[in-house]
Amino acid sequence: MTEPFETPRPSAPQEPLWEPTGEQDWRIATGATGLLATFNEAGLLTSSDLHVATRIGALGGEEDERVLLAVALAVRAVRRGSVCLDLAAVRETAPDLPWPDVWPLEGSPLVEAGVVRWELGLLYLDRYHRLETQVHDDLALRLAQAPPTIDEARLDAALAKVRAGHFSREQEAAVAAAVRRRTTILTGGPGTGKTTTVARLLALLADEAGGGLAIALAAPTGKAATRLQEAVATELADVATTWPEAPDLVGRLEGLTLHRLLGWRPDNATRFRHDRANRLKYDVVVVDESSMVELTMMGRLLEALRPDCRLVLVGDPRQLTSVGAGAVLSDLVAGFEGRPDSPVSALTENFRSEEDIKALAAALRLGDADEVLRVLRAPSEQVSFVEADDEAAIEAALRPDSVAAGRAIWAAATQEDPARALAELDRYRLLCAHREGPYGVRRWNHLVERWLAEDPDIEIWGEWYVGRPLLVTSNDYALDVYNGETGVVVRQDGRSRAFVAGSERLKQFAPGRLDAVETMHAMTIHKSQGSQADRVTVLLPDEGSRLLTRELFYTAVTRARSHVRVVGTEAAVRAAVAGQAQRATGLRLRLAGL
Ligand SMILES: Nc1ncnc2c1ncn2[C@@H]1O[C@H](COP(=O)(O)OP(=O)(O)OP(=O)(O)O)[C@@H](O)[C@H]1O
Repeated sequence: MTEPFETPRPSAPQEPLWEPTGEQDWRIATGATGLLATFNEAGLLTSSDLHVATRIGALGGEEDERVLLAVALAVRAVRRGSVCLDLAAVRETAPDLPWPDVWPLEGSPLVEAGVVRWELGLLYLDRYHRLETQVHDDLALRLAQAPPTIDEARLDAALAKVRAGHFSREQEAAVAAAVRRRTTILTGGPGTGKTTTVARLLALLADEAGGGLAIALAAPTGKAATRLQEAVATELADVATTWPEAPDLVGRLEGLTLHRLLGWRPDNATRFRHDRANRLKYDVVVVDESSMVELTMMGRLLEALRPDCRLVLVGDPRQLTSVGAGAVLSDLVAGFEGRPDSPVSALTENFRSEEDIKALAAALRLGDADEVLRVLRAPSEQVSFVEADDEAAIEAALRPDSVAAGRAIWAAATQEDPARALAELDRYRLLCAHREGPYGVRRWNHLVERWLAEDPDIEIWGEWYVGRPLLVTSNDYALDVYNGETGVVVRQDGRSRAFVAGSERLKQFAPGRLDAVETMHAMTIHKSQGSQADRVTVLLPDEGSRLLTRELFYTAVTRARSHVRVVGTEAAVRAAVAGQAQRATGLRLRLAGL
């Protein structure tokens, strides 16, 4: 396997170019000429891409418009989540434009001055080149270290105790390998026992250490960090049933966001208190949901770890990549493929989902659209497919479940029961690919509110109505609420209060104190990463949507524990299976030694 998904990448899809809304469109650069103007007017580059490129050109003494075009395309690539520009591939995205025959980058003063880097056929803005090489070099240093010394007899005895509980061969092999490494990448889809494996690994490491081991359980979002902490604690309790004298770690584990782990600074969004000069104190750092970690954060994390600190990166490389630039986890998995020193252990057996959901996820992994459609259409208690393409049919399909879910949350909220209201939130989720437009979260949130308001019992009035489901959209360290956490507005003593689910307790706020929240009757698939619900409805956009990729569809489907319903058309399903997120990065090539 060379890619997270098992089919070769199709050639880059031709993409819809943006269309100017008029002469005043901000994306049109006034005063641009030549090639840059042509690519701008054609809708491939925006005025800000041009602006950055011409500034860089002016400062670096480069006048060749082909080089400036390449730089503008590199700026665009970063804007869209790539770390660099793959010059060979970008041409395919809009073949009708007047592409230069050659890119005179060798000898360009910009390349000579190191403002941009031209390497492996990829063009980098210097900052991203530095980040990518730093991540690669730090990983290489970690892998080149002598392995930790292990008391093998002690390890064998401990493994025997752990084996007595639920612990598959695959999980045991992953743990046995990880104990012997300073860096481990543990991959697997939802329910494959990653957390189970991490908990057992931690117990074994603590046993080997024979005493205090400083452990950090981190994740990109607060919600994921909380879940990791809870799940590890549950699994450690399970370990104690077969190994009562196992080190007691539960009280010592703290789930924290990567921002908090690294020491968030109010004065600087990209630098942290902990760095190469001020390393983290931890002996073990576990990072869950690593597929969501962008390149910048991975760089900051790697430089802040002590060389002898054990790093365990956990995640599912088939999921959507980070919002920011990079595709670090899938690059690591692909780049280490076949290397004898690969730190990757993959878990494949799914212990949680129902069989038909597993079959759907498996067909998606294989990229087999016919099989995906077969599973979707086969009679099943766990998977269903509503083939609908007109607005009325989609509304009819979504309304009953959305209203029932909203009503259940509202009932608990009016009965002053925040714990139940929050539990109701995890029973059902409506997932959309888009934020805006006919298939977007905003529209569906409004519609569900309108449908609920048609019930004479339910009062939806103002922003903070009782029963409003909430999604926190950014970290607020002062309030102790974090991006990805969920909540509900609940009646308390006749007033509305917002409750957010935290790791140990429900956090309670006067409405209005929380400003970075959205309504969550519907949620984007991007935001749903790291969470699951019992029943999930996935609303697919039309087949022309640029967001429709296999990673997106896979992420959505695997959010469901007991039932997933897909609403859309066969064409949309096929487009999703065929589409793969295209992010240019060089990390994979570097790791593979190319
Ligand atoms: N070997 C096993 N045998 C039986 N059940 C198992 C085994 N390993 C894990 N489980 C159970 O399967 C469920 C999923 O495991 P776990 O939470 O560790 O998976 P995960 O990969 O971390 O999932 P997610 O990423 O979705 O949280 C848990 O209820 C866990 O107790």
